Amino acid sequence: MALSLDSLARAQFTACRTQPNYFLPKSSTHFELKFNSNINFRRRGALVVNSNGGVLSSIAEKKEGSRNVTEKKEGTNLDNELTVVMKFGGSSVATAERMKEVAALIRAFPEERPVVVLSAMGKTTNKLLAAGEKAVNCGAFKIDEIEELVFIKDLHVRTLDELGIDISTVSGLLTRLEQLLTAIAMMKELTPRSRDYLVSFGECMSTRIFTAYLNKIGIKARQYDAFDMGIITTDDFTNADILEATYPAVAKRLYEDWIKEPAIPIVTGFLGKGWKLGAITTLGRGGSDLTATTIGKALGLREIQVWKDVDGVLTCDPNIHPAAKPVPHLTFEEAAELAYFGAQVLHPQSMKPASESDIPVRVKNSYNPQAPGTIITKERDLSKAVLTSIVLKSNITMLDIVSTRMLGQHGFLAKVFSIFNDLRISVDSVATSEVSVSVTLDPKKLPCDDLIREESELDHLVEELEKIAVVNLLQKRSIISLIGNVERSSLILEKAFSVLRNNGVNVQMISQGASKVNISLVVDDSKAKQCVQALHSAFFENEESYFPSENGHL
Ligand SMILES: Nc1ncnc2c1ncn2[C@@H]1O[C@H](COP(=O)(O)OP(=O)(O)O)[C@@H](O)[C@H]1O
Ligand SMILES: N[C@@H](CC(=O)OP(=O)(O)O)C(=O)O
Repeated sequence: MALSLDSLARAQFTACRTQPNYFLPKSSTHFELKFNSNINFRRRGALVVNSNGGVLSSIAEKKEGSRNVTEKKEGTNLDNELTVVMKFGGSSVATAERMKEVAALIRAFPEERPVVVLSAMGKTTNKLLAAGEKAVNCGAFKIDEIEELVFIKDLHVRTLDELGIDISTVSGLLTRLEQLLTAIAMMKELTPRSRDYLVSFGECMSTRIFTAYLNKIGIKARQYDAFDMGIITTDDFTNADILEATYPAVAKRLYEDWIKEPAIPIVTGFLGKGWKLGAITTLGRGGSDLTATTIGKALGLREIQVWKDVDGVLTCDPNIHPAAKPVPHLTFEEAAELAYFGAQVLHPQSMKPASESDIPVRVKNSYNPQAPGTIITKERDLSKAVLTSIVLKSNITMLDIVSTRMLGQHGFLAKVFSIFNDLRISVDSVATSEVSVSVTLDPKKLPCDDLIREESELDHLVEELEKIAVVNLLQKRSIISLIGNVERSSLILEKAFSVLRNNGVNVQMISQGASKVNISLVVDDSKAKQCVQALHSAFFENEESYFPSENGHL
């Protein structure tokens, strides 16, 4: 039977979306997939699939009210199906001009049928948050004087005007935004739930504008609000997690609409719907990357592209060191570690759906589409790799916890971590000996949302730990993470320590993750940027003088 692995995968993909009960060879080149309705699909029937996984014909019985309706289709071919996700961040859609360029980019790949995920225009999310904070104190009659609200209105109205689109596309949303800010002003309170609702206006507006523009220039597009499309999350406002139910729900919605009438889906990034409360949630700052990989996994697409304003993932943050250069290839593990340890370029959770479904992620520059970007896959050739990237996370807190009991006392670490667990505080890096443990934590991730409560949360943590240990709290520290091939950790450490010594910097903690791609060094905040610059020069700018000969010696 002539069925390649690739086409089998495609056929099985068809099958899984239609909940098949049978998967039968019909002839030497054709297969029949029979499926039964489930509660959601409310239909049953069969597809005849050719050896390329293309659907040659389908017959389906659907329930419409109490009636059974039979639908027959000939020649619907999966070759016309959605192929990639293209996510464009705020910087890529910051102005009308940028939106035109993104539309041109979509046009430039006629062989792709993308699902497009958009963030809010430019810095809209920050402006919305600032407007919300101001509304709490300014009084309901002064809402229209809030500078950030004026800016947001201007930006969106001007963009519509420049794209030649009717203002009605977002006027309803702008009115509701003003009403929401008035309500916040009256309540004198901005809760995490209302904060998520507030920031959702950014993505709701950008996607509506862009969809209208694509349709205007003759590219059929359909707008989706993620929270009405099946992106289902926990109810953790401002930092919700995607739930498994999302995948079939999103696949069903996009697939069914596409079959009815193909149109490029334009989806709001960053947003979801809390499963218990049914309210709008957000996935944490930069969460549109996660929306993109989630949709990629839900549809089993060929590739997930995240389009940014840099030439890919770089060897360090270009704002810290302008000599940063693109990293051509990363593994999911490296990218996840890099994001988790603070590289703003990718959302910390965004690699998970991509790696679970083994879909390559490509990071590209929408300002420079010719640049090859970074490709992120399950594996890569690490034989020549030493260091991949340097990541800085500033303003972290370090705790030195030394047991007050005798050496060899068991249960010390368990007690320490049960205190963290009880207080719902997560730690980033850990270094231990038998009687002491040093940990770092990000004060911004403490389960509280203002500085005063942050301090009291830390005091409480120290009080609890002091019941079993002597505790030294060290604030204003930075973690420098060296992401690379930890099989060559001796080489990395030798060089790193010599650079730091030359710069007069003492390392206060070192931790090498079990994931084997990351070595973390803790230094004083005040010296951290200088260290990253020096390390970058040593590892990436003077490779000749630095990198080892075949046998790994310097
Ligand atoms: N290692 C890194 N590689 C690339 N960009 C980085 C890195 N660290 C920090 N950045 C910053 O991340 C920005 C891109 O991320 P982000 O602003 O979230 O993009 P977008 O909004 O377009 O999705 C870059 O402009 C750059 O300033
Ligand atoms: N607009 C949201 C979500 C997002 O992903 O944005 P960006 O892609 O511009 O980082 C934010 O600013 O957090």
